[in-house]
Amino acid sequence: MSRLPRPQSSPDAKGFVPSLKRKIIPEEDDIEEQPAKKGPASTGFRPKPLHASRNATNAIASGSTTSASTSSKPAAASKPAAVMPRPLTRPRPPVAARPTSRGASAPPVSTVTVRKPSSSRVPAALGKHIASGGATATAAAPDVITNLHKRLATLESARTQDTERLASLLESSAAAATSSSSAATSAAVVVDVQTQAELLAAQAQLASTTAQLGSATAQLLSLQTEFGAAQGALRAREAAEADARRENLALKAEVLAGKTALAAAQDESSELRRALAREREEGEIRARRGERLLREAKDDLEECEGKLVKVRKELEGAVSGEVGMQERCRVLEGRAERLAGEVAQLQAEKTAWAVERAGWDVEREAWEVEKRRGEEERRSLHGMVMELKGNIRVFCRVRPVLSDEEAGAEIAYPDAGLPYPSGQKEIVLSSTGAEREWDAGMGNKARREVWGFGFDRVFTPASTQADLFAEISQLAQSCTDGYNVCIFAYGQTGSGKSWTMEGGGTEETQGMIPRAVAQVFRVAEELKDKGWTYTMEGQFLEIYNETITDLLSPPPAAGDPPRKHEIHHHPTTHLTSVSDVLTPALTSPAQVLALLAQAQGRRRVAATLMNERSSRSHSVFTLRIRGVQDGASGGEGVRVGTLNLVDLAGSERLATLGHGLGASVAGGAGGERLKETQSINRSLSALGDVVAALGSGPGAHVPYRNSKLTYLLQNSLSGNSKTLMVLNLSPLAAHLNESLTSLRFATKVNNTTIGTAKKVQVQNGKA
Ligand SMILES: Nc1ncnc2c1ncn2[C@@H]1O[C@H](COP(=O)(O)OP(=O)(O)OP(=O)(O)O)[C@@H](O)[C@H]1O
Repeated sequence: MSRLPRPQSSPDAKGFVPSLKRKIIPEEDDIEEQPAKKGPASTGFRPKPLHASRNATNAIASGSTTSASTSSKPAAASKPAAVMPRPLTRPRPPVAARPTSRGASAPPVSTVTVRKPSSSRVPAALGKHIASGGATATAAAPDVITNLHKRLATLESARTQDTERLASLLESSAAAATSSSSAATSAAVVVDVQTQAELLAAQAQLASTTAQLGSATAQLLSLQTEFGAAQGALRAREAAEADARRENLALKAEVLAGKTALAAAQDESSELRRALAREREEGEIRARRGERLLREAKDDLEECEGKLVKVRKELEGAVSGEVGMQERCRVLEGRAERLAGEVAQLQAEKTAWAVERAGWDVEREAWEVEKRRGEEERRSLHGMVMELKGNIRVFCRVRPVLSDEEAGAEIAYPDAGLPYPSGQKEIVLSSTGAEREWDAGMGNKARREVWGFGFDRVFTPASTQADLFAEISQLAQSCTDGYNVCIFAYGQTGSGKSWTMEGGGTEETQGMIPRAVAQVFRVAEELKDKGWTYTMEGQFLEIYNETITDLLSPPPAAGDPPRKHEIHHHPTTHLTSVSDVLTPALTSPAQVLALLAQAQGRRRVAATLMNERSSRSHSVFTLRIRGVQDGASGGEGVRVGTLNLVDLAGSERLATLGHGLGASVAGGAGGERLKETQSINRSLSALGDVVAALGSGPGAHVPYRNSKLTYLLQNSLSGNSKTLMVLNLSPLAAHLNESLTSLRFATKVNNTTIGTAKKVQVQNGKA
């Protein structure tokens, strides 16, 4: 905002118009409040302020028509009642309104220091607005001009008022001059002087105001000029600013593009850094590997160098030893020549040996033929011997006293030391009288008795399973020749029947059944060389209380009726069969052993007083064998045989059983055992009866049907079969009487001659 020029004060004002020193204040912010100074007011005369002029001045200074804020004096209008009417023609301000003591009671007059106006400040301020961005410059410039116009109007108004007042003062002065009163004249003179002074001051102020008006008008023109220039500059500035904005936008776009490029470059740089790191890492790995390979190569090189040194040394040694080697070569060559001669000689000998061996082979072949013929002859002679001996033979075997048993009976073997077949056939039992303590059947015999018996063979307690089988094997294998064979173990409970027939779990203690089966398989295998092909099948039955059970079949399910097994004898082939029993094909001894173990688990075993593991039933294992010779025709090329291996139930007497059971024998478990024993004894008696009938001669009735056992074994007990009874005896004194009973029964069987065994007749290849 421009400032008005400082008005010139009247040189002779002498404090009458101090208020006129309050110069036009162009801007409020240029006003500095200062303490009141003792000016003309201190003279004791306070001139009447020209309110209109002052207001106009203040309006110019503040840019508005109000001046209250800049004047501390009370307005003249507020004290009209205090103004005394002047006696003169022209009005005077009331005396009371004037201060009586100059400066003492006058309020301090605030003086306003008006800064020196500078015509250059307005354009500079306007230029400053323009230079500061131009946004407010264009808006502020019209305001400045408007204010200037307002101030001009105000000044015009003030000048008009001052002119009017001046005229008023002149009228007052004229009126005062015409006054006639001397006192009033002197007072009017004073007033006139004052009025003249005020008039002068007003004229001066008018002149000043007029001057200010001219100055303001000039300033306005100058400002308008500056404003036009400023507007031009502003438009140029705005154009430049628009250019700058466009340039700024372009630059921002460039910056954005640069940032994008920078980000891409940074990504690429990161990728390159990572690739570099990878390459560096791989390079390090390769370097390490290279170092390792280098080390290994160095080691190898060192090793090679060591070897080279060694080889060089060896080479040097070899070179030095070459002479010796050449000598040795010559020796070896001589030796090779000699060996070549020996080889030639040996070749000649070998040829001679080959010729000789061919002769031996022919001879061996002749021997083989002779051996087979001898075997055939042996078999034939064996059969003849067996037939001459009769078809029932009896062996007697006494088991050893077991570790937990005491008091063995007196048993002697008079011919045990003599060689078989003349010796080893006798057994002698003696009583000492003590036997009565254990055996009620001995009665009151107190005297010593001796009983001697003779059988086909007697085996002492020291005999082994192998010893017994050596005598049985020929009989067992005769089934491969087409005979029916029956081997049964007889004896009281606990005498060793099961041991004899089944034996223990080891090869050494195997009983007659597994050994006989193995023997039959072995012979059948041997006979393959002679063109014989054998097939076998097995059957394992149990007879308990005259009821047959198939030991190879699983027991019937709970609630199912027991199976019924009927015994049939073929009228012409004399082969025996039992209905509804399993007869699996037997292919190996191991399979047979498995079947036997299975069957034994199903046997009824009940505790008795005589032997806790006593078999209370007869078991009959039957092996049927059929051999067919290649190329043979008719019955000569077919052999059909049966091997029955029978483990009879214990043969203890009822008296022994009753003695052992005491009072309970008639009922409960004892009654069951009694029934079992009676059944067993009945069947054993039936066996004795059958043997006795067979010994009675041809045509006698043989009661085979009296028991299931004898009926089942009918074809093996008849005159066409080979039968062996192994009598097992207990060695205990307590069992002496029972042993005597068994010995007598066996003797009866042994003395029975029931004809000669005959092969099973096969007609047209069918047995
Ligand atoms: N020659 C022997 N050598 C060793 N121990 C034997 C011999 N004979 C039998 N024994 C043993 O004597 C005991 C009775 O034998 P075993 O069970 O064979 O009699 P058993 O006549 O079959 O009886 P049961 O009629 O009750 O079946 C068994 O412990 C058996 O091992």
